[in-house]
Amino acid sequence: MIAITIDKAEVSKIYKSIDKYTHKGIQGHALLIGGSYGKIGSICLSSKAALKTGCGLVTAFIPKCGYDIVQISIPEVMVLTDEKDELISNINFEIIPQAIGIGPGIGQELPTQKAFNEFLKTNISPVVIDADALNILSLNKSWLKLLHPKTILTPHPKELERLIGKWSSDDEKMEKVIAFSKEYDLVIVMKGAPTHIIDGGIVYQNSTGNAALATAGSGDVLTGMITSLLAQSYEPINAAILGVYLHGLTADIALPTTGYQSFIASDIIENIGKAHLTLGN
Ligand SMILES: NC(=O)C1=CN([C@@H]2O[C@H](COP(=O)(O)OP(=O)(O)OC[C@H]3O[C@@H](n4cnc5c(N)ncnc54)[C@H](O)[C@@H]3O)[C@@H](O)[C@H]2O)[C@@H](O)CC1
Ligand SMILES: Nc1ncnc2c1ncn2[C@@H]1O[C@H](COP(=O)(O)OP(=O)(O)O)[C@@H](O)[C@H]1O
Ligand SMILES: [Mg+2]
Repeated sequence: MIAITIDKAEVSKIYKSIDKYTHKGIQGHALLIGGSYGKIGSICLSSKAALKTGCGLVTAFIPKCGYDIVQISIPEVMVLTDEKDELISNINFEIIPQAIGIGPGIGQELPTQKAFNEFLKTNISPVVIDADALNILSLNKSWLKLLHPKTILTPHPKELERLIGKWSSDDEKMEKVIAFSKEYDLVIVMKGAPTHIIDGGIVYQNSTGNAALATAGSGDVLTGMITSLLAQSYEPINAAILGVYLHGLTADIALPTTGYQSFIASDIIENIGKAHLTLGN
C-alpha cells in the first residue's frame, strides 16, 4: 500500500488555474441528479456547490415538487424534472454533461431504484455516486459491475458498511476498502475525520477539515464540488483529491468566525472561493 498526504504541496501539483479566454461552454457542464419530497435541499446544496467550484453550467434533475424551490433558491442552475412529483422514476435528459453526481436526497423507493439501474446501463459520463444511490447499490450489489472504471463513490461510515459489510478494526476496514476498490476499479472517498481516498493500492489521507463539518448537508456539498471538478476535466482521482481538500479547507477558513456550532453546509459553499484563492486564481 502506498500512503500519500493530501496537503497544499500535493494539490498544487494537480490544480489548474483558469484560462483568461475560457467561457462557460468549455468550463464544464455538471448534472446533479437527486432530491425527493422533503429532501430537495440536498440537491440545492450540491448544485450550488458545483457552480461555486468553477464549472460553467449546472443542471439539476429533480422530482417535479422541487422545481420552484431550486429555480428560486439558485437562479444560476438550470432544472430538468422527472415526470413524478415526489420522487425520481425515469432519468431522461438530452443534455450532454461532462460529469454527473447522483444520489443526494434521492431516496430508495422502488421506482427510483429502477431508474438508477436504467441510468447505470445507459450512462456514458464520468460519475460521482453518493448517499441513497450508494444505499441502492448496497441493496443490489450485482449492479456494481455496471459502474465504469474510476467511478467515484463517496460513502460515510454507515453507507460504507452497507456496501462492504462490518469491520472490527481500522486496519480491517482499510483492507476491505482497498479490496473493494480493486475489484470494481473504483475511486472510494471514504468520508470521516480524516477522509481517506482509496484508488486501488494507493491511499490518500486528507489534511484539511474539522468537526464543524459534522452538519447536515456537508456531504451533499462535497458531491457537488467533486462533480464540478470532474466536469472541468480533472481525472477522477484528482477531482476527488482536490474536492476533498478544498471542502475541508472551507471549514478551517470559516472556523474562527463561525465556531464549530454555527457552521452549516451553506458556509462551506460561501468559503469555496477563499479556499480556491489559497491555490491560485
Ligand atoms: N437538506 C437535505 O435535504 C438533506 C438531505 N440529506 C439526505 O438524506 C438522506 C439520508 O442521509 P443520511 O446520511 O442522514 O442517512 P443514513 O441512514 O445513510 O446515515 C445516517 C446514519 O449513519 C451514521 N453516520 C453518519 N455519519 C457517520 C460517521 N461519520 N460516523 C459514524 N456514523 C455515521 C449516523 O449515525 C446514522 O446512523 C441522503 O439521501 C442524504 O443525501 C442529508 O444529506 C441531510 C440534509
Ligand atoms: N468530525 C469531523 N471532522 C472532519 N470532517 C467531518 C467530521 N464529521 C463529518 N465530516 C465531513 O463532513 C461530511 C459529511 O458527509 P455526510 O455524512 O454524507 O453528510 P450529509 O449526508 O448530511 O450531506 C464528510 O465530508 C465528512 O468527512
Ligand atoms: Mg451524505
